[in-house]
Amino acid sequence: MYEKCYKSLEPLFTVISEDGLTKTTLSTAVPQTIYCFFFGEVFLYLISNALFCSTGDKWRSRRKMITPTFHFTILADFLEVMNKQANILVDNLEKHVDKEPFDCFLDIALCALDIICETAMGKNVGAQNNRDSEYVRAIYKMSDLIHHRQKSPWLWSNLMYPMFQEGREQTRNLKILHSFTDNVIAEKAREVENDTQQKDDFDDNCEQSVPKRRRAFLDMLLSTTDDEGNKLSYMDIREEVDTFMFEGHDTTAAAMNWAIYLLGCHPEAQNKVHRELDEVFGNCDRPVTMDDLKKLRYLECVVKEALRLFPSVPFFARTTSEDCHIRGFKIPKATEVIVIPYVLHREPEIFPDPEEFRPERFFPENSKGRHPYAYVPFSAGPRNCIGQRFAQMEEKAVLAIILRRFWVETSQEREGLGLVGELILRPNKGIWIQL
Ligand code: HEM
Repeated sequence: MYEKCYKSLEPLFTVISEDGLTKTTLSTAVPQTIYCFFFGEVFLYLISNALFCSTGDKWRSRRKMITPTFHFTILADFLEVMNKQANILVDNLEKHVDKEPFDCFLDIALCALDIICETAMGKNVGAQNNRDSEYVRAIYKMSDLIHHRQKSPWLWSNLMYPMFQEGREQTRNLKILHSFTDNVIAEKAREVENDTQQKDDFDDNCEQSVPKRRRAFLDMLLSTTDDEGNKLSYMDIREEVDTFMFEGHDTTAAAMNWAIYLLGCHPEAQNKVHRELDEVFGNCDRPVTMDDLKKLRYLECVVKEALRLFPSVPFFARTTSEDCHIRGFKIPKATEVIVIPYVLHREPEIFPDPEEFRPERFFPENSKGRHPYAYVPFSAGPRNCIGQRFAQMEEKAVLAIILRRFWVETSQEREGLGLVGELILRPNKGIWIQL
């Protein structure tokens, strides 16, 4: 089913059925940017030319340069960070055991922030134990400003925005964020140079090997080159790192919170997760390994089902690059198409009783033959989420560590969540659980 509506003089289509996606947007060979203020331009101040906001050849070249950064072996190194930060989280949550219900949203979000800072920049900002640091406050202030601006048409003009108090606050916070990232990049560039120097020295001595340092996304961005051998400039690198910080933190934080909420509402599903965790870990509190993650199949289905019901990115947009037809409608070139996973994922013919939380839907035998675009929490096609594997790994690792330590309960009704579908789908009233 499609809804046709008009935004000023520009045609705009809403896609809420999976087969509409095949011909139009996600599989298009010429991915176009989100060119609608509502979706993309609010980010332009922060990450003006980064992968997320770029188009055409620029996007293609950037995507090619950045894709190897998310290689399996590199992700495997990040598991150490995920274990460390999730252990800090569970230590912080310990004080709530057998006490009154509490809102866990920020605790989980700060853990996600620590994970992305350390994996993207190689910098431990310690947000979980110092939520009042200038950098952490600036990150959250920017998120608030972006969400507020998105809902306030009078703030949309780039020319006028700096004249409002919000615009001035944005400038102040951006300065904090950019100068932090600039310093980290400069520090990291010096480390890389020292490592190269040390390696040369060690090679000359031929006796010892250089001690191995865990690489961050930033290390790889500093050395990656395009087809002509050009490196990314400092500014390019800063934009990509800032994108990872925003795209890779709010999204996973929301997803983990939703999964915890749903398990708290469904003790029978949580029991299955606990049984699986017992089988894999027994009584041992060793760190989670890549092998363990492969074995946690039921938990994986929980993560998928939570993203079906509460996709962190509830809608996204594309601009069609050529004329096309969907179910008899002509969609002209340059139409803005809005894809709404929140609605797509509730198609009863594909997901019977769509409001029910049933991780078993994602068992291989139950997913066989399902339309590939019926479930798109990470979008699909060439412009899909580059951080998908990272996100799934983080979610499983952190949830496994939480659930190995605690049994989660909640009495919060879905109606009491205060669901807000801004750039990220979040519970306005928090996620209230008991441990
Ligand atoms: C549960 C977690 C996540 C979800 C649900 C998610 C979802 C998405 C979606 C739907 C898109 C397409 C958006 C659009 O086209 O408007 C996207 C793009 C993107 N995501 Fe994610 N994401 C997640 C985590 C991450 C992480 C952890 C990172 C980085 C570390 C990341 C980096 C990106 C980037 C760079 C893009 C732009 C890709 C491009 O335009 O080529 N995401 N994500």
